[in-house]
Amino acid sequence: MRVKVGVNGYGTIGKRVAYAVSKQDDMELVGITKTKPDFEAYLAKERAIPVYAAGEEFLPTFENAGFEVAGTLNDLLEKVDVIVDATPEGMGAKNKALYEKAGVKAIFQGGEKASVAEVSFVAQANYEKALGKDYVRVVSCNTTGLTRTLSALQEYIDYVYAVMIRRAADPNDSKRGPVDAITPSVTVPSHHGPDVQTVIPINIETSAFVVPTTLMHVHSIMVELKKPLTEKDVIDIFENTTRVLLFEKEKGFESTAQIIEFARDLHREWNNLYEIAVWRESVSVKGKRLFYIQAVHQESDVVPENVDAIRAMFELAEKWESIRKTNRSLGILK
Ligand SMILES: NC(=O)C1=CN([C@@H]2O[C@H](COP(=O)(O)OP(=O)(O)OC[C@H]3O[C@@H](n4cnc5c(N)ncnc54)[C@H](OP(=O)(O)O)[C@@H]3O)[C@@H](O)[C@H]2O)C=CC1
Ligand SMILES: O=C(OP(=O)(O)O)[C@H](O)COP(=O)(O)O
Repeated sequence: MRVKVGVNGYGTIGKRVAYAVSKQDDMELVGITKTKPDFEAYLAKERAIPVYAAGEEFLPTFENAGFEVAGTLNDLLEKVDVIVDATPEGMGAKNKALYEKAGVKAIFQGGEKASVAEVSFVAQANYEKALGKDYVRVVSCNTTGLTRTLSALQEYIDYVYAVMIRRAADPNDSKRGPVDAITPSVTVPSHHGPDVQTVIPINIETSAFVVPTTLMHVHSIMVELKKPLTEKDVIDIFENTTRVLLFEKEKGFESTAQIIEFARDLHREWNNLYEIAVWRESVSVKGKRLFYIQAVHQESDVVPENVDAIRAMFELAEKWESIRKTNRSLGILK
């Protein structure tokens, strides 16, 4: 069976998910939506991806530009088995009624509340929970990053305290700031701790700041351990955890700049780093406390999760078969 997939919202996340879907032999990318005929719409068309207007109200903009669309979102919904909603935060919940009416399954992103879906999803942590489900939410980039490493340590965790240093905007976004400020989320916990708990049952508190950078997020994580662990144990666990990579400052990975350069050097599409980057030297155990620092490529870590979520919803593969297949297709290193 090849699952027919549509993508509603062809922005930072949507275009990467569309690309990833097109690389799967058990999925077919049927089309994407755009609100306007900008360069992204023309590029999609050049790449033979059918472009649909995101709603009837957007048709005149395409007509005025002489850009022929394949139809509207409703037409796309008639042709697909599942729609990946990658519209701006909060819009997915509003779109859900359209998906229900059309009788198609839907995947939502981390900007939506957990209540939008039956399951909040990170493949390596709870793939089985999404089996056969109609509505799944892939959690936010930061929540995915936290869940990847913490689920690997789950049996040792008594309590987690984590600080998120978040990028202010994506590289293609010239409208957002801060430009010269650090903006705290003044309520504790930030949404990330409760969001991790929608996927794995651990004790966790988080706080978060936005800083003027576009490349990646960085997390400083402290775990109170309920069972002893050595630094070597933790390194071994991370070395054996899919979609987590260890980077050494000693080898020149001094900051997020070199980590992204590594993704460029791999000739990754859009310099995606699907894996969570843990600094090896940061892994440190002091008595009953474990510390480590990781970086998250916000534009791409959730992309393989969307692909695995589709497989789970259609019961196309068991967990590790899906993860391995997705990893292979996207060149994920382990
Ligand atoms: N960027 C990130 O770092 C991450 C984002 N997320 C989540 O993913 C979701 C999407 O975010 P992101 O990709 O960054 O957002 P973007 O703003 O990059 O893309 C959203 C896209 O939605 C389209 N859109 C706007 N209005 C409508 C509409 N009425 N109907 C259909 N499509 C519309 C826009 O298309 P057009 O160009 O045609 O106007 C735009 O390209 C959010 O929930 C976000 O929280 C999750 C992880 C990381
Ligand atoms: O999901 C994200 O971050 P978050 O986990 O900090 O909410 C993405 O980086 C998008 O964040 P944004 O909605 O601040 O652009």
